[in-house]
Amino acid sequence: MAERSFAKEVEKLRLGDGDTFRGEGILAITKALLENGVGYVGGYQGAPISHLMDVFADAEELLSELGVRFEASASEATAAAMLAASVHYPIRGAVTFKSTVGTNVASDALANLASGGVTGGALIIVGEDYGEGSSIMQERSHPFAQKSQIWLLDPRPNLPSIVDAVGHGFALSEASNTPVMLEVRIRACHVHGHFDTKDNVPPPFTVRDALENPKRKTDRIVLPPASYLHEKEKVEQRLPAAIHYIQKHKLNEHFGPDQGDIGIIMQGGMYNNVMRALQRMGLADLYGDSKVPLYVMNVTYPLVPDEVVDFCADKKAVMMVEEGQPACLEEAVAALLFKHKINTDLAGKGVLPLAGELTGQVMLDGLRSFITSHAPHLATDQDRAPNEPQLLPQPELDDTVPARPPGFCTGCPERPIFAATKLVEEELGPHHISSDIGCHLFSIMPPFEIGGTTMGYGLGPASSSALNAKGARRSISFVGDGGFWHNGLTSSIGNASFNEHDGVTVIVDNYYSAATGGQDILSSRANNKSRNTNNPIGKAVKGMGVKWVREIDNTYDVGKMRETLKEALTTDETGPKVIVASSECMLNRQRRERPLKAKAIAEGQTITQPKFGIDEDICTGDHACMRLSGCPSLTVKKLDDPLRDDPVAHIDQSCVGCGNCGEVADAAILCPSFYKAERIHNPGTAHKIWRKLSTSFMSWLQARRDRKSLRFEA
Ligand SMILES: O=C(O)C(=O)Cc1c[nH]c2ccccc12
Repeated sequence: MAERSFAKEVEKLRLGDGDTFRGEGILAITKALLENGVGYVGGYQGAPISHLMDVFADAEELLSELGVRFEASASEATAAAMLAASVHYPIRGAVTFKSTVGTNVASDALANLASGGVTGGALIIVGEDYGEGSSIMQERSHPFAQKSQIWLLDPRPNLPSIVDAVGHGFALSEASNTPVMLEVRIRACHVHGHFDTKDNVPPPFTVRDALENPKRKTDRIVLPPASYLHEKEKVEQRLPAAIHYIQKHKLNEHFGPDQGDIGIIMQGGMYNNVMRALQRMGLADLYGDSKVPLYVMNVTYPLVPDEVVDFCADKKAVMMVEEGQPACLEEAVAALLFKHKINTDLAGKGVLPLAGELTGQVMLDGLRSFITSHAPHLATDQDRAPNEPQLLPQPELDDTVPARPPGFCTGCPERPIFAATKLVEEELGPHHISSDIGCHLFSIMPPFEIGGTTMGYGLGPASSSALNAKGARRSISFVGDGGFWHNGLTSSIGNASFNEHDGVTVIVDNYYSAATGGQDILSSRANNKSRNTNNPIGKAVKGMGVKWVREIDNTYDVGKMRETLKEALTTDETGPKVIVASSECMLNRQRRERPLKAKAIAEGQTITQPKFGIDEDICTGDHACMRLSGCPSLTVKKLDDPLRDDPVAHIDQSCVGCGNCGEVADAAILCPSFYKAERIHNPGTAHKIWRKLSTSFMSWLQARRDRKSLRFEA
């Protein structure tokens, strides 16, 4: 089981009629699914929707009471394919993943699903990881929805709106036989608020009912001639049905006065920031009362042409507030205005940046520019006639605030793998190195600076596939255990085996899908009650036909890591060389062990905690140890010694005693200044006697040295 329990959150899923849910947006979605009779849920974890997956994984009891099937899918492709259960059966299903990366992976199944269409409501909850704080390439989910004709909901970021979007999402999907995407951005997932809950509704038709009454309809399967009919059906039946539903149920909203010279159209997800900007310009109050007409698209695909045209027709200018590029909505609105011969000015990209998140200041600047140029009578005096720019410009944050790129945690078992790689490169020269997605990607950062590309989850070794030439220096590829099970086994290892690729692959196995929140995977060492774990990666690799496989069960052994890697790079054996390097993720290990240790200490048990330190008298201050470590607990310390200018290395209190610094120093034959100490909680009698003896022996030694040393007396 993942090392953090979500039992408290699971309790919130049991709230019913008359109760109030308080908490985060993403958890509100989880509850809304249960209130709307969902029959099955799946997904692949990733920021910002991991919470939905983690909470459902811990809600086994409640889900089985309700008759809801839950899966932690092997990948987003698996999750999207799971929605096949809603093709023939009237079952509501929901899957979730991070977008756009997850949507990329899922797109095969999504396109097939959207072609045949659905009977039961099919909801795809995409966590739009865009803008500040995102960990992925900056793209939009919008074109995915358009290209497969999947409706796209983008509700206002508050809990009641998000919860309504879940209910309407299912109903819209059923009314138009089309899957529906529910887009939630990072901030929407984490927004806090409350909503009035309803009783959970067990699915009226369960997956069990489907299994007992199997159905098939050839015309729903993507094969000619049905596939041609699907496309016609999409435009002739499903699209009009969707537009009808959206209009009838008023999914898009109007705020502010009925009429005005100007108006603002926005994606629902932009509403909070638009309101904040309007408040700052004196054009709205704290309760959302706007002086400017607003048209809020809680559904961003399809557009409802009548609504857009009606909103624009009587205005001199409208502004389209749309985040990211391409400007799908602005172009669609422009086309509608042109077709309907409406002579309204359209602003959007230009006053707003084409790329990047529309954060508070960006939104304010954009709206201010639109309002002062198109409706100066609404602008404040200061906006119409701004003061001279400030004489003292704001300092550039890039220059004044030190960058804090993410890196490996204190005690991370992956650090020594990259230290060993650097040591091998010192000996054998530089190699082409491919990286992958996961914590191990931090190896691209200083002090390691290892890896030239990252092409996708589980695709590290695949991205070395071109780089194979007889007799040439071998490529090295990294892939994590998360990526390995997500896609790596087939797309990377199977591919290398089939093509007899000569490169070296290091599978970084830390027992969890650590980068996405420490979830269990097939090779996790945990005994998970409801999941099949403890399936060794080495066995799977051998099963794919790889003959040269080495397994290292202690990555902190830098010497062994280095020797194994060197052997892989130099052996005469042909075909892929795979090293499975395994040690438990330190974050998860500490999460598990710390509470147990604290309890044992409180109960008076003797507990020994290792810590590492640096002997200041020996350290020369060359910091070579740091260049091979990058451990956050390893820092510098200025000595109070006038004869020593250079700061020495120092290990702070966050050290977890993994021993990597000492190991690295040893493997690199760096220096003997590292020492290991043990902190003993609740020492026993033997410890106390030993301490007395050793302290008096050391005092005697020190006194003897003092007696011998030269003394200057005043
Ligand atoms: O959790 C994150 O930030 C990730 O990027 C992990 C991830 C989850 N699913 C993926 C699919 C493709 C690439 C990365 C991921």
